[in-house]
Amino acid sequence: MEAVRASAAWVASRSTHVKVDLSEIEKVVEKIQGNVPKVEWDFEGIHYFDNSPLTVQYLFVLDAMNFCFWPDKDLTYDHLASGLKLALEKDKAALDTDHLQNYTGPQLRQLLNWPRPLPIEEERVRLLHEVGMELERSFGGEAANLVKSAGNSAATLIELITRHFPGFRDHSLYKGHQVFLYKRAQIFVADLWGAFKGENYGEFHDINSITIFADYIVPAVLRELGILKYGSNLSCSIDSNSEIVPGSEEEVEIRACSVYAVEKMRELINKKFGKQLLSIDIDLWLWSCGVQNMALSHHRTLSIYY
Ligand SMILES: Nc1nc2c(c(CN[C@H]3C=C[C@H](O)[C@@H]3O)cn2[C@@H]2O[C@H](COP(=O)(O)O)[C@@H](O)[C@H]2O)c(=O)[nH]1
Repeated sequence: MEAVRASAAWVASRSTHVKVDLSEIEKVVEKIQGNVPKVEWDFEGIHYFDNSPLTVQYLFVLDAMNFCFWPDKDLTYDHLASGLKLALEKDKAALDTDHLQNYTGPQLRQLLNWPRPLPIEEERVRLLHEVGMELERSFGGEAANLVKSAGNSAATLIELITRHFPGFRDHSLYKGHQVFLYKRAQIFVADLWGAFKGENYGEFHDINSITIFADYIVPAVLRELGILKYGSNLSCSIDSNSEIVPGSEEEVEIRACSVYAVEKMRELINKKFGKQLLSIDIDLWLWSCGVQNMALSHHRTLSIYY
């Protein structure tokens, strides 16, 4: 994921609306003495897991729709994860490619047991169709085959996903430079690694190449910690829940600076305390803090990427 790391650093070095405060990173690292609290994958107990290829199918479909919950104030990621889990428990064929290619908006709502239209529902449906079609065309209908063809490399798997599934191409253009963030592709790798505990479909020799997943929760936590500093216009927009335009400088800076800041934090902890911490470990810690703090205001961008 060198492209993610390098382009995030490029943005951070030219950023005008968002600043990464390195001295605050040092303070946080000092305060926790390099001990990032360990958060278990599925600490919430909401994900499907049966140690089989069906779990891989579940995680891929989950991450194909793992974006933009906030427009419905009652909807969270938990509803998607547990809704798909229940659907699979009821019908093991619910995520087969012939079903994926044919779901309509109302059927998806019914599948997830959600009483009203989902945010950007037509995009969620389109992405399900895309996943169903391409899994069938190139991977015998199974996300497990996609994972197998990556040969235990996280970087190869991300490359395969972004090559075959346009909906995962989380890129932006910033000051004429292409920026790669790949939030949902990376989180899928991390979900495999977490669910299968680094074995079987979750074994990746280069898991340390993954960065954090630039969503809307982690930046809010980094801001609360004082690590991200926003300019006054951006601060006002976020605190008043105004929407931030997708692809705007502000939006790209928020996401890229979050990736960069956590890479710096990880480097510092590993160097100072002789650890081999992964960005995923820091991500899950920060994310779990963020979702438990209802008072945090986060940036609001209508996006299919996060
Ligand atoms: N950086 C980061 N972002 C994450 C996750 C996860 C879930 N990961 C699972 C993996 C292991 C755990 O057991 C978790 O359950 C979701 N998100 C993002 O959060 C947002 C949803 O927020 P809210 O509207 O409040 O539900 C949305 O952008 C969603 O894409 C993560 O881990 N890291």
